[in-house]
Amino acid sequence: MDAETMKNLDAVYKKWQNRADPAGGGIYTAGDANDPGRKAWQDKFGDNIQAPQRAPSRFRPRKRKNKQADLSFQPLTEVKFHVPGAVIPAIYKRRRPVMGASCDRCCKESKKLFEDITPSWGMHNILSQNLYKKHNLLKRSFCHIAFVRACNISHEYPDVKQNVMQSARVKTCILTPVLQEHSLSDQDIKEAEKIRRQRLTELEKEADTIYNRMAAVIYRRFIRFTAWFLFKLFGRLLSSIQIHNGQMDILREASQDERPLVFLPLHKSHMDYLLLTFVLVTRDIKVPHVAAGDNLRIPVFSWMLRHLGGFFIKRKLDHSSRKDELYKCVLQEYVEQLLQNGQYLEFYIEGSRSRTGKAMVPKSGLLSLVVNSVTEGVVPDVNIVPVNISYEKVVDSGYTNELLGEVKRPESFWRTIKSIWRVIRTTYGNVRLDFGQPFSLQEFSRSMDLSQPMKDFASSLVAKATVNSSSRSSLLRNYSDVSLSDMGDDKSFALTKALGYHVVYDAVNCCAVMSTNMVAFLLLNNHRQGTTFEELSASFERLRGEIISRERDVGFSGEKAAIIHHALRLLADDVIVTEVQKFIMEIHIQPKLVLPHLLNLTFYSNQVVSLFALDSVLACGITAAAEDSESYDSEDIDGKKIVSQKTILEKTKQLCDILQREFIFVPPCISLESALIEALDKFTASETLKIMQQSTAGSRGGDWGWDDEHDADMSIIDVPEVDYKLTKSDELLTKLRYLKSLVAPLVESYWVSACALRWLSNQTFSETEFLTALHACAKERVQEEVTFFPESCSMEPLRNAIRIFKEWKVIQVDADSRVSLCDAYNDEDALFDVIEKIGQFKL
Ligand SMILES: O=P(O)(O)OC[C@H](O)CO
Repeated sequence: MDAETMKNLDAVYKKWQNRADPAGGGIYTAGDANDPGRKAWQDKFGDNIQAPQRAPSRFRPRKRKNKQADLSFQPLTEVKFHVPGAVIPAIYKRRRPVMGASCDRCCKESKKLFEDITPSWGMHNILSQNLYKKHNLLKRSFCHIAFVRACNISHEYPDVKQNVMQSARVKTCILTPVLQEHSLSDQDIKEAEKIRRQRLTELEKEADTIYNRMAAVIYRRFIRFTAWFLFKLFGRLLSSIQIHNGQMDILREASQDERPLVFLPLHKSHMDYLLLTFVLVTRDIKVPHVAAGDNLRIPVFSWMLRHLGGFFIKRKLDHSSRKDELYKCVLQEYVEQLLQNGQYLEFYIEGSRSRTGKAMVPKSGLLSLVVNSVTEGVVPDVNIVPVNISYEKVVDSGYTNELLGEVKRPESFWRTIKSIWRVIRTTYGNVRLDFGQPFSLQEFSRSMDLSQPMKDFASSLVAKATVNSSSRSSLLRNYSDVSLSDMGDDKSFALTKALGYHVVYDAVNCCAVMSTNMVAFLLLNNHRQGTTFEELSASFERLRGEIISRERDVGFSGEKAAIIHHALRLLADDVIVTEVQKFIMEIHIQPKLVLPHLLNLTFYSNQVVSLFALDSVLACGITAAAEDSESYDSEDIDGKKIVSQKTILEKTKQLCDILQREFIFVPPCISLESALIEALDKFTASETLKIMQQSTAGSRGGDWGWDDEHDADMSIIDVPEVDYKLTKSDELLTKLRYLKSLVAPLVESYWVSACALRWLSNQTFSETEFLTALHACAKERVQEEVTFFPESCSMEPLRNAIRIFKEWKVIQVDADSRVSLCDAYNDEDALFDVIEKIGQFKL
């Protein structure tokens, strides 16, 4: 961390505090009963002030100046990096919205199950052990031991090895190749029999080895010990671990159900594994078996993970040959056996940690195992739980290096030790876990059969997969017309995909926005050239209002200035804080607009960008429609541009198609068009667009009269033709441009990638060469300052752009991984169309 920035930040903040209105609660000292901030807080929330950010413990940092200080109030200056006390505690008594309600269209029955529960509304900090406040000294001193001893970890974790190895599936998988490879007719019967036995023994051993390397062996005592250890560790690293009591009530109720829970969290950090297990232990919920990549099978740590429920899987399977057949078979059987035995599972469906802070499109491998178990009737049903973990600061390092083109360094024992050493010497603010409402997979599957958008979604996916994979024989079937239950294998495939997309969408929508997300977002998008503390505070307040109006929660509360100060300290490496002498002394805050700092800020900002993604693409669609000379025929007498809804929707859908790997704009049960039409209302309400005429010519229904049952099926109703006038108000146009700018760095990355396609006109590249050259070109643009958005050279969108071009059949990759243009695009004009298709959305 830049020492000067830190010094400035503290100095200017103290000065600012002295100027601040004391009634705002920003100024206080430890244990000061007259502290106005405390008083204001007490007036607001009563005497029952709770929750220090870090658990009271004799293991707390020793350099405490005032050991007698009221632990519910921490002084700002107490320890280095200390969090201002007002940032978090106020939330505990406040009603906070319960996010994560399950989908009204897909999971009505599951939703009803939880309707009778009146969820608590407050937040709880797991690290706070206030319940021991009134106990004797011994219990207070050893509150974590006392707490962990009281946790119920008596759940059963049966060993399923025998069942897996003796299962018909595994036995058949072992026998089939033996019988095929060594046919008795070919050789002497005795000799063949001997070879068969040898081969059988070999394969049995292989299956045994696969199982032993994969399976978890949960030790309950170790779980208890780890929970205690994590209290100490997290107490040192984090200010709080917040959970919503209402969500936990629902989760606990679901854990009483006989259907196993399958937790599907978004993956942002290696800490996710520990945090989720830790939270569940402290709430007396059975710990899940957690799928971890075999990159984490490192000495000592893998032993620990395995005994906490981790099982290790290969990250890539060979589907082309039979090499991994036995592996897949053991894995499928293992997952089935766990579910049949009522064990809970935890998968990270994105497959990898998000380097950009945005959710990634789901991978289907592990999820398909669960879906198959249910669709094949081996397991009656499971409850799916989307989860999101929001960090103020992630502990993982190296994300920005990877986005700048460095190859990820594989995990190793020493590297892990080094990382732990680095991590424990700093603090990471607050963490919040949000659990979506559990919903039944069977119900989701039934809903899929009834919903037209889901059928369309399934149809497009199956068509894509069939075109991309020669192994899928049912080429180009149109599933819109058939019941999904007739689809057989394809039904499982489509169900897995739809479920994955829905879960990621749900998890993103139940994520609390943290202070660092907001500050990074504001600095990158509202105050890129820097701003004063006062202006930042005003924008912060407006953004908070906007987030809450979108039925999302923020992961903090308390005095605004303290929150911003806290966020700036966590982002101190990436911002410059200075004092500027104008008429009065002003605090000036500026983001570091250079790499890698920009990428780091983008990581935190992206959480908020996702929230505005649909509005942002719509703003791009509106502007592109207005600028497209073919799409508006005239200007009215005021000279306002006239754009048709049809053109706006067309343009916006094009952009959604381009950015389909960056955002999941709508869940699979809603048609994109209906969501866009709904979002357009905001633009008409603000008068950015004014409705000119609404004719029903050509529409089937003649009015907007769909009933409730079909409100999700707007795609089957023709949309009335609507024309809009685009506002001429500078203020509204600036807002439109602002919304457009939110996705501008991404659009720029895709545009640069499209331009690079021209290199393929006369030559081929290997996939890696092409990506490296593209990345070098994007970085050169940054160095030469020909782009407003240096973050556009991030590796991730460039990689995604190449995937999209493959999907569009602009490029193809042959068996030797060489990239070339597809025939239809091997000409300048066709390539120009691709470039233009993306370029029209540039800022
Ligand atoms: O691809 P990575 O490095 O994000 O790996 C993340 C997973 O947790 C590995 O199991």
